[in-house]
Amino acid sequence: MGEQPAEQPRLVLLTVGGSTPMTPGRTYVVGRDPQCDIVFPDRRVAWRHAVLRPEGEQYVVEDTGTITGTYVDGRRVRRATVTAGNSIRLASATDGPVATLVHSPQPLPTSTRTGYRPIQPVANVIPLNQRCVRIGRAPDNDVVVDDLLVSSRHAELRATDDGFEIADLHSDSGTYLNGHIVDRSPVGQGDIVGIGHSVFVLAGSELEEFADTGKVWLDVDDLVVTIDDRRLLDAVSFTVPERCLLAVIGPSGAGKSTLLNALTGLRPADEGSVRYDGRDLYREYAELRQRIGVVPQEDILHVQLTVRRALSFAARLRFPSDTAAADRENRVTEVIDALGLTDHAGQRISTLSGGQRKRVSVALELLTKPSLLFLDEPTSGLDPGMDRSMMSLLLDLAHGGRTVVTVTHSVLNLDVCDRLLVLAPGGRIAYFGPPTRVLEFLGFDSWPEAFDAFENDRDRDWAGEYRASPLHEEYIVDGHERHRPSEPAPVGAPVPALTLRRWFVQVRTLVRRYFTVIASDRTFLAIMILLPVVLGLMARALAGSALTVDSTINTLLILCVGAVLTGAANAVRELVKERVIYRRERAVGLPRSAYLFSKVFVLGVISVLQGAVLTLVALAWVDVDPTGSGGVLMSPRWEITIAVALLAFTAMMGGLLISAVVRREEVTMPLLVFVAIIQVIFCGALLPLDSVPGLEELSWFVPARWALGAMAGTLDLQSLFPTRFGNDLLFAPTIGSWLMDLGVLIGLSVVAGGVINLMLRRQEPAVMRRR
Ligand SMILES: Nc1ncnc2c1ncn2[C@@H]1O[C@H](COP(=O)(O)OP(=O)(O)OP(=O)(O)O)[C@@H](O)[C@H]1O
Repeated sequence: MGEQPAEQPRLVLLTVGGSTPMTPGRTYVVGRDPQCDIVFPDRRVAWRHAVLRPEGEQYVVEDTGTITGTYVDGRRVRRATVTAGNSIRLASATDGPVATLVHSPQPLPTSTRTGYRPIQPVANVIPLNQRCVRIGRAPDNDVVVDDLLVSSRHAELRATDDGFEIADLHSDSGTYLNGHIVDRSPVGQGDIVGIGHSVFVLAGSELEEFADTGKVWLDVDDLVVTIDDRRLLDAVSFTVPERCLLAVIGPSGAGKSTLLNALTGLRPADEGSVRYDGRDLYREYAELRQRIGVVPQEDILHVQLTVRRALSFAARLRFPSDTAAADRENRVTEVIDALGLTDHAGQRISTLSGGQRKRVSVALELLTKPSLLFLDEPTSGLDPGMDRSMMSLLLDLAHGGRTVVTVTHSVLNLDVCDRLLVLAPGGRIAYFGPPTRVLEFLGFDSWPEAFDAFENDRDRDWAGEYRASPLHEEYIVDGHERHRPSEPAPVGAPVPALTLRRWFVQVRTLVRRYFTVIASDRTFLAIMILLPVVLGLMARALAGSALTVDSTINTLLILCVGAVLTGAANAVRELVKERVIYRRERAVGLPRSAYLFSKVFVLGVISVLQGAVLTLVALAWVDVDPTGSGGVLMSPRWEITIAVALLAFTAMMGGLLISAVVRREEVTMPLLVFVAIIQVIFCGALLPLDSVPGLEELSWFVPARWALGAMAGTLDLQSLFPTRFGNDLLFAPTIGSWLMDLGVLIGLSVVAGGVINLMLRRQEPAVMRRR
């Protein structure tokens, strides 16, 4: 009698095309022949390339005498014993098709999914022999996922009368079914449930877990980007293997940034697809974006903060709200150490060198352990030594378990990369392959010659030459044949996950970060405190001991201009100066409303306090009731303070609106001056505006007009200046008029908030705006 099947090693052979449970005692033929037991449609693989024979509790792999060879764990072999954990590569030790043997703790079901399968090995097989399986980060779950993107109690897979359903347990990062966020949904055989970095697939009566360990392929297929009938990217296709550093280079305007935006989903291509681990990035962006890190050219951190502080805030924003502070800080320490920033952890980012600052941005993106990392010109502005050190760092990151794609202008250290993509003008591929062969292929001795030709030899068909070359066959055609998924990804728009609790946590973190940033900018802080005091003192000097016919208008005018200047100046640069940070944070899930609310809250508190200080200083020990009216609702001093504080708030909203609209920070100051002048002219103190067609309607959009109206009502200026203000309804000394004036200020703020929201939306990654 032979051995009982139950005693045989339960091995599974994982390949890109799926998994093959190894039947005990059976021999498997591996090759390109469709008749083989395990088929690799790769031109480098021989028709019948290798044989896997059972031998005791293990298998023996035998090469059939091929030229390209068979490799076990990177070593070329003729014959070798293999078992769980060994990887067998055919045709190339580095990028040949791979098959990995893993243990399956339970016999695999006979009906496994025939379509998409993750490339990652099965990390865990969970028998579904109970009605409910809870998945989460906490140790008391049925399936524990040790991943900081996963909530303590994240989701449940429940048995139903018809099969199974997945239910999200109000997790922060969301539960995804085939790339779509779900609260609760039936799960069929082969459906992909995404939780953090893990993917679960229902297979028979078991749940297979695939952990994203960074071994993923990036497949780019026929990308086309067209703007105004002009092609910026033209049929760009390539495949980046796992653990690979790809550099993208090309002359200015060739489309490198356009390509990066298309690969990261920031601005999806008009045609073609980007597949990550076989899944469509655009269609499943909501889930897959969590696994992508993007380091733009500009700093994506507040440079006023220390390295550790900035990373801690980022960790708070990116990890679930129930993550323990110690876990967060441990991860921050890990990335600081990994990026060689330990000695600079307590240093302000603004005081770091260019290379160190770039490392901090990389550290930030590594917090969530992305398996795809994209960088836009990380070496720009660095000296040759720092350039090399940055490229070596990227290579280490790639070989450490992720795919790294970097756009660069520097040709100094391209030899460090595993793959090089050269884009020719018009967004076409002039070269894709190993960096060592590029100049020879293009027919030049040096890069300057090549760039000169890109610029001047406009008639040369760079893309055609590459397409006709064996390199295209070897690195692009084969790659696509290997990794094209067997069924299309489901269609649908991404839906970012958001719970109310997470919203509050995000707002709290943003508010704390904002106050910390303000507090660390001493100059800004000093101006913020001194400005209302100085303006208040000026108004106080004008007011004298009492508001009189001579002094009242000028005092109120200074209060209006002071409130507008302080409020608007606080906000006028805020959104434009951190637009890159916002875009990045939005792409990883920050709700727009949380961001906007945090800005309005922090700046609102500051502006209201400034308005109050301005008024109280201006009216200190001043008799504030020239007509003895006693105010419309409360004491005139408080009514004026409320009107000025509200005006400062409305002006702050106006400042934020300017900041949301402009493209460059430099234009904000002239606009601030313009806004202040408009307030003076249209507030109604200098020019009579009532019953002046056109001007009157225009003045309704000027906040100072309504604030002055409220103050005029409080002080009953219609009695003090009957001929000048007697007919102006906004100046009436009645409760109704006063409340209307303040109500319109609030209304203007709300309208400004709405427009800012729209402007922020326009600046978001295109794929986030699709809904
Ligand atoms: N929004 C747009 N509208 C019209 N044309 C655009 C737009 N964005 C980019 N382009 C054009 O597309 C081409 C490619 O731009 P892209 O920024 O991708 O090039 P690049 O290779 O990154 O250049 P550089 O190296 O100078 O950064 C350029 O000619 C650019 O003028």
